[in-house]
Amino acid sequence: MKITFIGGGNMATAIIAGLVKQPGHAIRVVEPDSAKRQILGEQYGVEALAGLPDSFSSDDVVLLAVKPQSLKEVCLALAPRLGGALLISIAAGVGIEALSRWLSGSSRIVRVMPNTPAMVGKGVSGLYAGDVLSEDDRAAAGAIMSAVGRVVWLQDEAGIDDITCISGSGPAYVFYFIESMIEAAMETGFDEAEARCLVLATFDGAVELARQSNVPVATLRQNVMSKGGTTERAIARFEADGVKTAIKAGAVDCRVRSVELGHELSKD
Ligand SMILES: NC(=O)C1=CN([C@@H]2O[C@H](COP(=O)(O)OP(=O)(O)OC[C@H]3O[C@@H](n4cnc5c(N)ncnc54)[C@H](O)[C@@H]3O)[C@@H](O)[C@H]2O)C=CC1
Ligand SMILES: O=C(O)[C@@H]1CCC=N1
Repeated sequence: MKITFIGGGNMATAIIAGLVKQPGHAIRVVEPDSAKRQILGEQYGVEALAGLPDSFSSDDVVLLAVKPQSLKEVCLALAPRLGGALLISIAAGVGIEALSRWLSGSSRIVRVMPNTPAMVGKGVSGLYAGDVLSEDDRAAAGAIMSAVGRVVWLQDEAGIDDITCISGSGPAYVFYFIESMIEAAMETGFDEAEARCLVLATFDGAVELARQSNVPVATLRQNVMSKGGTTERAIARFEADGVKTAIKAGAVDCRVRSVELGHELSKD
């Protein structure tokens, strides 16, 4: 497949890093920042361009990976060059209706909400396309994203907002928890390398145990909590401080922001 990324930042780099491990893709990236172009060329062997190619054809896949705030400007510049290419947008918030409008009515559009673990082949991507998209185009978008992790097709476009606040933004929530645990370990006296090693091994083991168990995650937690023991004291503090409530509220706020971004940026 011929895939041109527009924007070579964090998320594009994560997808490219995963994709280049598979043979058979011709990958280009358009990125105005020369330092990023150099890294993308040197580390991943992709062709890195400073500006948009003059034209695309219907065999091309164009993957929009710029910030939502740059999307309109980029789409307006792309519109006369698109040549019927399949367009994939990974931007949060902005819907197919606005993308199509900015792309002079193109309807070969898929929205994808990926996440950065794509970089190590463990991404999760939510995909949505309207009924007008052909089966071949669905298969092409699905193949690109399944090269870097799991793919979930969503029934309606609001599902993109739903998945954004779980798996799209979710790695940041997990990294926040990991950061907090590393700080706690260092405050108890471990050096940074030891703290990192202990905490990552704990996450790794806990996730693997949850994956392999067929009991609820809450039961796995209770299995660690001896009555009158140490863990019980820690979880009591989390509950008293509203940690679970805050995590759920954060996810709700994240979804609200996704919808808000769409409204803010799609008006004209
Ligand atoms: N970072 C993440 O975990 C995720 C990001 N996304 C979406 O991916 C998109 C990109 O996000 P990030 O990679 O985090 O941002 P980023 O800021 O790291 O990357 C955006 C890149 O676009 C480049 N750029 C700016 N104007 C451009 C133009 N006119 N033509 C070509 N490139 C241009 C910038 O130089 C930058 O390297 C956003 O729309 C975001 O909503 C979606 C899922 C997860
Ligand atoms: O924070 C953001 O807006 C993007 C979308 C999902 C993850 N990062």
